[in-house]
Amino acid sequence: MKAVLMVNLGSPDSTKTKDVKKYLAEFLMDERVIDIPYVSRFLLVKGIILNTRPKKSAAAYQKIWWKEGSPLVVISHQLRDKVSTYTKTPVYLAMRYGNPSIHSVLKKMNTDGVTEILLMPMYPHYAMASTETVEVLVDELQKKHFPHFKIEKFKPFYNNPAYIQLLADKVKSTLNSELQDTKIVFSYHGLPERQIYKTDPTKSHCKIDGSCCTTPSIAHKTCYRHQCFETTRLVAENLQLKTENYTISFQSRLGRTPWLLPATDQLIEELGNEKIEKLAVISPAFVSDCLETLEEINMEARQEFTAAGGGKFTYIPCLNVQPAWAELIGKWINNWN
Ligand SMILES: C=CC1=C(C)c2cc3[nH]c(cc4nc(cc5[nH]c(cc1n2)c(C)c5CCC(=O)O)C(CCC(=O)O)=C4C)c(C)c3C=C
Ligand SMILES: [Fe+2]
Repeated sequence: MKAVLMVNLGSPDSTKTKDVKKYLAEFLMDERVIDIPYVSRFLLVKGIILNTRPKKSAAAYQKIWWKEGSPLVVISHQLRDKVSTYTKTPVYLAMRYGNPSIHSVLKKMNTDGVTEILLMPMYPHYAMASTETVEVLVDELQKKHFPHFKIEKFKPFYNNPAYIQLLADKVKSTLNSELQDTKIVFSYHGLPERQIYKTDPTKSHCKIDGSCCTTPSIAHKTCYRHQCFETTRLVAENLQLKTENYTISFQSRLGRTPWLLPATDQLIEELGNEKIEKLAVISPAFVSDCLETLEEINMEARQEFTAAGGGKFTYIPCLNVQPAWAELIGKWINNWN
């Protein structure tokens, strides 16, 4: 029997510091997230980060938590249910970190008689810390526990025309008549620069300069930065935005190593200082709203912008559970069958 496995990032089980600590330990000990040798990672994560961050992150989660649970997890379950109405193929959902774990869901799929799986990491853009870590874990689990599974991997959809259209529609329906006089920031989750170099199969193309991401290369298949630029370019083209009316930035930096620039928080403060009258932020690296959008953008960035003297701030929500998005995923699944 054929079935789909949708995978999103996952959240802590609750906003209690101990649950956040458990979640962060699993997340940050992933060698594709903090990609340094095991001993250094262990010392950094267990010896430093987990001493202070869980309390801070728990407070942030408390600000955005719903009565049903983490927005990311709740939305992902609702999306799975909605997608199931557009396809006869059974759709399962797992989280890369936390619950329901990928291993537990693969076990359930096995018990249910599934033999062929379409693996759908719910990330539009390829990164070691998103698509790759899901694919690698599923490969490892398959090899160890489910060698009879046939697994196909759904590719990042950062430039899929129907996905771009949905993003453009979302911007339009949020901003309405203010679309052309609003400055739009496309804010993507950040990455350490070295992860861009690591995923370059040519080992020479990516330079993180003004031109590598727009010079055609095989490297773009796995280049997060190129893919973020492309999503931005295509949405801007669809909406016929003036060049000066949109820009790109990268959020959620962790640690002291160089991360992709410009940083969203700095950029938004600068735009506030410039007294920009209307600013909108969209975060296309996430398909569902989560801590990084609801707290970091819609609360923190909004506050920074207005405190610096900026005018109206609009947060453009993720695609979440909107019917057209569920329908599109359903179409992708039906094309696989
Ligand atoms: C686009 C997908 C994501 C990439 C790539 C990514 C890289 C990445 N993240 C961290 C560290 C943290 N991220 C945190 C939260 C978080 N990250 C993503 C997505 C990507 N991360 C999402 C959807 C979320 C929100 C989860 C939720 O429950 O809502 C956190 C936890 C929160 C906090 O303490 O700030 C950390 C830590 C690194 C180091 C990294 C790249 C290498
Ligand atoms: Fe993250």
